[in-house]
Amino acid sequence: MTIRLYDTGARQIRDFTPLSPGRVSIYLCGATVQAPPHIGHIRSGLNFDIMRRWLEYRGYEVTFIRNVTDIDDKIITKAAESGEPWWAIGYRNECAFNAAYDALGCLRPTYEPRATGHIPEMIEMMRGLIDRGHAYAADGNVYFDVRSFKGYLALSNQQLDNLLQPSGEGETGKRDPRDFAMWKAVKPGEPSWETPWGPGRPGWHLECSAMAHKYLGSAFDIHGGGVDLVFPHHENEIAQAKAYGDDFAGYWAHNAWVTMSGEKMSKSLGNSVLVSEMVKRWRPIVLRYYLGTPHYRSTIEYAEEALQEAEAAFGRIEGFVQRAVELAGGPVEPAAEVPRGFAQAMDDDLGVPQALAIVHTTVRNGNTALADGDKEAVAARLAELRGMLGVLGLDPLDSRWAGAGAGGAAESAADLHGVVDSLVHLVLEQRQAARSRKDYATADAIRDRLQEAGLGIEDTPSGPRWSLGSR
Ligand SMILES: Nc1ncnc2c1ncn2[C@@H]1O[C@H](COP(=O)(O)OP(=O)(O)OP(=O)(O)O)[C@@H](O)[C@H]1O
Ligand SMILES: [Zn+2]
Repeated sequence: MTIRLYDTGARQIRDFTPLSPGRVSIYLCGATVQAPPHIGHIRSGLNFDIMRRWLEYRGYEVTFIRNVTDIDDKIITKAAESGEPWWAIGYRNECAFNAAYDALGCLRPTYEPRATGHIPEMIEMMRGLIDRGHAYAADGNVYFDVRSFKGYLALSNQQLDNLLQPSGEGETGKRDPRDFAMWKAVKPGEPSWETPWGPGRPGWHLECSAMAHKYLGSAFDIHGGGVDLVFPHHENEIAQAKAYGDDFAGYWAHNAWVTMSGEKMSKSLGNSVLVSEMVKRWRPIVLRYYLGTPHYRSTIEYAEEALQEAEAAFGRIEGFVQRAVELAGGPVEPAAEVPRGFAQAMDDDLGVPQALAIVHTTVRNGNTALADGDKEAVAARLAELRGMLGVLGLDPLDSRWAGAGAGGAAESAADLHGVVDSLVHLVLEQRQAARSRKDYATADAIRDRLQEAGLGIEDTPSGPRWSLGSR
């Protein structure tokens, strides 16, 4: 088996060979915590969560670093406008991001470093770059000299001569307007840290080069982020790290956007749909299905109908799982190996849509086995299905989905399920009694009331079944 991944720098799909056998190191650009997450942010976290789960399934030990940018222009502006400290704004939004990652079933990273906790590492990198002639201080800022680094813009395949990159506000003393700020001199009233070049704060790019170096070493396997980060953020990360002497990332993986009317969903454009709002309307597992199952390099244009389709498609999977568990008399353990077609699809640049087709075929075969009353085949399909859904983080029997995502809630949720089940069956018996006496008005009214309460009722040859609808 060989995993193949699209590498942005190579502009093609390449065989994936990790630096150390059996281990994979990933650095993912995480949140700038100026506002709570929209579904675009979480798509990025989710796509890389699926990548990580697949690598783990393939037997790799994965180190997964996702940073938190807790200082930047927008956080500072918000703090000045609201009077709230910059660190309180950052932390509140960091918590909101973590709640959203948890709700959607993303595994916690191995470590989640914050920019402001790594000023000494950034100073060290700037010192090294100045010593090697790749950076210079001017007016309390520290700039990277883009002409000093031969490989600049290779990732985005641009020519430096064609690059028009105007200086940002307050960026004085540049030798070339295209040079970028690694460190920004303090402005009145802004937070700052001491450096040999004067007090100031980090530019965004420097933190990632410095933290990847600290936690993953001078070379690591995969660097990820949204496609909007290719330029300038990732080009600048590469310039800093490589000019410093690091080999840096072996592969560059970028997730496509969630868009609205064709435009990137973005806090600054004001076209964002917050995760906290979405989970009031859609079950988190349905949201995960919606955001996590299109190919990570395909754009998702936000659409209500697509969410409804995701809900219906996931409902078919869940319906089979529920009936299969009932027939088997309890949950069946996930299969240790996923079906070959699923594995081939996932190996091929994480082909989740093709892998999902195998999931749905398994559900159809499982439903046929149910209709035939073939208990053994039902259990086998359920085990396969759980194996595949586990890789996608979509196994409805996983304890994380039983409660609100917190493991501790799982048992009480299972207890509650039993109580609800007894109550629903009591009501369904009343409905059956009404039907037997041909009182169809009462029977229909009972069904309507259950639906209003959020319960879907399906009449099957072996009796009525209930399931929870979307909230
Ligand atoms: N609409 C989107 N679709 C997919 N990924 C996104 C989207 N918006 C942001 N991301 C990704 O989420 C991660 C965290 O992004 P970050 O907090 O820097 O937000 P951002 O790009 O500044 O967002 P915004 O434009 O909303 O301010 C990055 O990898 C980024 O590329
Ligand atoms: Zn980054």
